[in-house]
Amino acid sequence: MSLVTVTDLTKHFADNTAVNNVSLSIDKGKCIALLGPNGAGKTTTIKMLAGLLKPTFGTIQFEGSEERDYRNLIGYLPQYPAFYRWMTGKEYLVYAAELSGLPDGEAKEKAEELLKMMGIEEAAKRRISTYSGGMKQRLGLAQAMIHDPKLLILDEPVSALDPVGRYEVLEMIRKLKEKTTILFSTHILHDAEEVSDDIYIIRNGEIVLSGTLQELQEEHQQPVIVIETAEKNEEWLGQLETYAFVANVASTRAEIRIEVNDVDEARNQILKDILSFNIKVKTFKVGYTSLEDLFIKKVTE
Ligand SMILES: Nc1ncnc2c1ncn2[C@@H]1O[C@H](COP(=O)(O)OP(=O)(O)OP(=O)(O)O)[C@@H](O)[C@H]1O
Repeated sequence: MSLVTVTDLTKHFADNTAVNNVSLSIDKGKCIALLGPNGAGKTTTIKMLAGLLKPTFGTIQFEGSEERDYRNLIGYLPQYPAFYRWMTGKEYLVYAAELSGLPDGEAKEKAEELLKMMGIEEAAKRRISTYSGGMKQRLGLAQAMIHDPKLLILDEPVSALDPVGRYEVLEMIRKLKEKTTILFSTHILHDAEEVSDDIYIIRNGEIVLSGTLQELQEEHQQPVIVIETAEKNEEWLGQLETYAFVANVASTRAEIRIEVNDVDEARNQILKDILSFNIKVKTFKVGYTSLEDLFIKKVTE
């Protein structure tokens, strides 16, 4: 069942269209990734969903209602969260809990529960200024979860982190998936692959592709022949481009990637060419394009 339904969401900044007719559906209990390169419109979309920016037009329905003020039902972690660095982690969470309306005792309990869940209870009494990037983001996640939101919105939660911090925060998001519905943005496909159920790829403010991970993999993967050669043969590369079974050819000095429509025909012809052009082949692999290939194609075409 859809928790949030977004229809034709659009945002203009003067003559710049940051988000253009974005429609998406966030099903209850799912983790949705909004995936796109820099400047694609992720933050603008997220800010509209979080109620921080007014759409130029388009609608956002929360649990079927367009009228409802749902802001107290969402938890939000901005791309650049601002912490009171002089506070301890626990003080900060108690403060956030009280701001969200929890009475004193409950605020402390909730803060302790979340510090534990996020694996930072040992740093609870340390000033935030001493936290690593990954710990700060986990504290940010705890703050966003303090009032048990129905939807957790995270703007690039791992982009600024080193590999360890990234792993820690992705693990936490995986844990939070069991408790609530999540929408997060990222420009890195791997993050989306790690934790999301549904992916929306956004480019120049528009959704260019969407689906479950499995759907995207099954529907869009294409056979590819990858050949490593001792040297590049321009004449043969030119000939390859003329074959009807070839969808795309990309080559570096040592490697040729040939996306094909008919893998048997392609293999037979290419093997013949290798003999007739006397190509010195080091490796010859037949496989499928990856989600990474699809993502790069969609954000660059
Ligand atoms: N307040 C604003 N005024 C004018 N233009 C804006 C404003 N905010 C965003 N934009 C423009 O809207 C477009 C989308 O920006 P947005 O920040 O939503 O992208 P993003 O996908 O979040 O990028 P990043 O990954 O770099 O954060 C960009 O061209 C940006 O310059």
